[in-house]
Amino acid sequence: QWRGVIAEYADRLPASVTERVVTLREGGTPLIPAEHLSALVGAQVHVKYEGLNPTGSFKDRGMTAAISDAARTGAKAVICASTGNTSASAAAYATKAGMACGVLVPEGKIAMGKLSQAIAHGATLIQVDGNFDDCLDLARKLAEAYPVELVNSVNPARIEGQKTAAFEVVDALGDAPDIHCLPVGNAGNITAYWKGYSEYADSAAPGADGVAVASRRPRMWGFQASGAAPIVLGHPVSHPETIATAIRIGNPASWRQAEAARDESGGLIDAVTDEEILDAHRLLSSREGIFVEPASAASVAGLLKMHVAGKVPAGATVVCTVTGHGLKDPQWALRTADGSDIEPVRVSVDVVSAAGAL
Ligand SMILES: Cc1ncc(COP(=O)(O)O)c(/C=C/C(=O)C(=O)O)c1O
Repeated sequence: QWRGVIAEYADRLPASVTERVVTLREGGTPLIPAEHLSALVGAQVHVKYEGLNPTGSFKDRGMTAAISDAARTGAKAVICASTGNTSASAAAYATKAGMACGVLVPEGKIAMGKLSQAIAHGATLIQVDGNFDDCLDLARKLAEAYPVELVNSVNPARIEGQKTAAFEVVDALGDAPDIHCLPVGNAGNITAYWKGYSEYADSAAPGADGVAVASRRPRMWGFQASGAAPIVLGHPVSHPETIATAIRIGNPASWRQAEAARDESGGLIDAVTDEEILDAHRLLSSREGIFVEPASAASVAGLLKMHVAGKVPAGATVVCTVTGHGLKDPQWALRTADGSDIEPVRVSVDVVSAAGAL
C-alpha cells in the first residue's frame, strides 16, 4: 500500500520531516492520459489529478511535511493564511497530530467545501476583512508573537513535501515531460515542482547515489488568472479579482522563486481569463471525466492558449497539474457557459413508464 509521500521519498527529504512522520497517506495520485486534450493540442497530454489527495488538493503534500516538522519540534499549535485549501489541509493534518490550528481566510472569498473542511477538523477560523495577502501578513505577525508554527508555503518544509509531485510524474512517465503546466497563486507549487525536477535530473542530489533519474528537466509553464497576475504584470496587484478564488493572490510569497523556475527552465508565466478558466474546467469534466475546482483548470486553459499561439511542439509530452477537486467549489458545475443555472430534470414516474423507458 502507498505509505504517503515522506515514507515513499524519505531518502530525498530532510531529516526535519522524516524524523516524526504525520501522514494521511497523501500522494500517489493518478497521472491520467487525456485523449481529448491530446488530440486538441497535437501533443501527449497527461493530467496529474491532485484533487485525489486526502483533503482534495495538492496542499497535503506540503502539509504532511510542515506538520511532521512541527511535531518534531513539539509544537502545540499551527497557523496559516489561506484562500481555502491550505487551511483545509492544515486543519486535517494538525488534527492528525493532535495540534491546535488557526486559519486566517479572506472574508466571503473562500469556497464552501474548503470552509466546511476547516470547521469539520476543528480549526479556529478567523475571517479577515481583506484579501489573502492581508491574511498572510497577519499570520506572519501572529507566528512571531505567539508559540505557533506558520505552515504557509514560506515554510521550507512545504516546498520539500510538494516537490514529491515532480518525482511521481517522472516515476510514472520514465522521464520528465517536455512541458509542465500548472496554476500559479502564491507560487509555492511551481517552486516545488522545479526543485523536484531539478533534483531528479541531478546525479549528485540527495538520494541520487550518483544516478540521475531524469534525463532532462521540463519547461515550466505557470498560469495566473488575468485579474490576479502580479508576476505577469511585474508588480503586485492590490485588489486581485478572479472567480478562481484559490489563486486570487496579488503578492505571491514565492515570487522570486517562481521567476527562477520560469527562467532556469526556459519556460513562461502567462495569464488566462476567468472565461478561459471556466471553458477549461468544463472541457475537463465533460470530455476527460476529470472534475476540478476552477483554479486548477488554469493549467489546461494556459495549455490551450499556448496551443493557439503555436507554442506547443507537435508530439511533445505535456503534464498539466490540476490542483484541487471540483467538489471544493461545486457551484461552477451547475452553471452553463452563458451563466444560466442547470436545472436537474424533474420526471414523474407515470411519464417515464408511459414513455416505455422502464
Ligand atoms: C486549487 C489550487 N490551485 C492552485 C493554487 C496555487 O498554488 P500556489 O501557486 O502554490 O499558491 C492553490 C493555492 C491555494 C492557496 O494558496 C491556499 O490555499 O492558501 C490552490 O488551492
